[in-house]
Amino acid sequence: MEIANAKVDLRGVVPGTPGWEAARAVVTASMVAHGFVIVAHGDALGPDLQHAVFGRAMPELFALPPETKQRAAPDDAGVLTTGYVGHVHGMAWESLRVEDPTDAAGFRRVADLLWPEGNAEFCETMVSFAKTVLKLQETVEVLTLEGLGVRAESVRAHLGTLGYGVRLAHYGAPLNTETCVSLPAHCDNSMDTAVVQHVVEGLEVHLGDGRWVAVPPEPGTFAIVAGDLLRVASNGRVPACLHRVRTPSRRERFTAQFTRGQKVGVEVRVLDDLVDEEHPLVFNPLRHEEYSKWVYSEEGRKCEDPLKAYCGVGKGDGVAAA
Ligand SMILES: O=C(O)CCC(=O)C(=O)O
Ligand SMILES: [Fe+2]
Repeated sequence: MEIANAKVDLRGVVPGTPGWEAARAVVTASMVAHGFVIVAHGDALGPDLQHAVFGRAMPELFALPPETKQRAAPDDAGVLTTGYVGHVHGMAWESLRVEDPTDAAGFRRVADLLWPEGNAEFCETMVSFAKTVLKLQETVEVLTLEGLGVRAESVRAHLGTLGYGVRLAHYGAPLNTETCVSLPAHCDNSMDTAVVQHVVEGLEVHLGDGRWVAVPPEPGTFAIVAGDLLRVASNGRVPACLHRVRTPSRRERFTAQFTRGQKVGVEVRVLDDLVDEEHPLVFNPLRHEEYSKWVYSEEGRKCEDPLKAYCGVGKGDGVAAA
């Protein structure tokens, strides 16, 4: 695959036009083949927004003294949840996770902990960034599910079960100067994640043929990577995308990852429209919060295909891909 075939421009793409059908074909093909697609929308993600986010808000956030950032650390230490996480396990990586980033309250709570007078500009920038990305991310979700043959009302109902969160991340120069990998290969346990890079390269996706391909940090673009929950919802038609961060230029780097996943307490199930004689049920229902814990447990970490081992129909040996 060439990365150009996995790229879709969503400018002016609305339902009912030929542009919509063309975009749906590209998005569905790329998601089914690789579990990722690159989205371009140079208007929505224009230079002003990029500069406000990556040139001002994020550098300002991560330049705060460590003890200040620590004020936004999660209470339940040890689990990567909401709030600030410093340089764990000697990684050159720190991040801040905020739930419901399109609602000003979440960022305001964090800003009030970090800055004596709060930081209205930071909050406004981030909320408008989140709203912009969510709109495009939802468009990709609709295109993917429609493309797989899910009826419009089922797509709407499915989207209604999803919540939203963002992780703002800062990577120092890679500590391993040989591999230049600063985040090892993994699949996200979300429905899908929109990774927004800025200027400095890093995100690499793994293709079925064994190659790692760098997703270029082009302005006005981001990558959608499918997570474990979309693999379930799609009855195994969309694979979870294996990805990592590798920065051969060894520069520091800021990224934002917007994650979609079922709200707490909502079961994740295969969409009914994707089960028929030709496509028998592959996954039993699961709960996101329970699976996320299990996957990092001793048992979960031993499995080559933890999702299959956890909720695969017939379970098998946890190795066969769905
Ligand atoms: O920073 C990136 O480009 C991707 C980060 C990532 O994959 C993650 O945090 O799960
Ligand atoms: Fe990831």
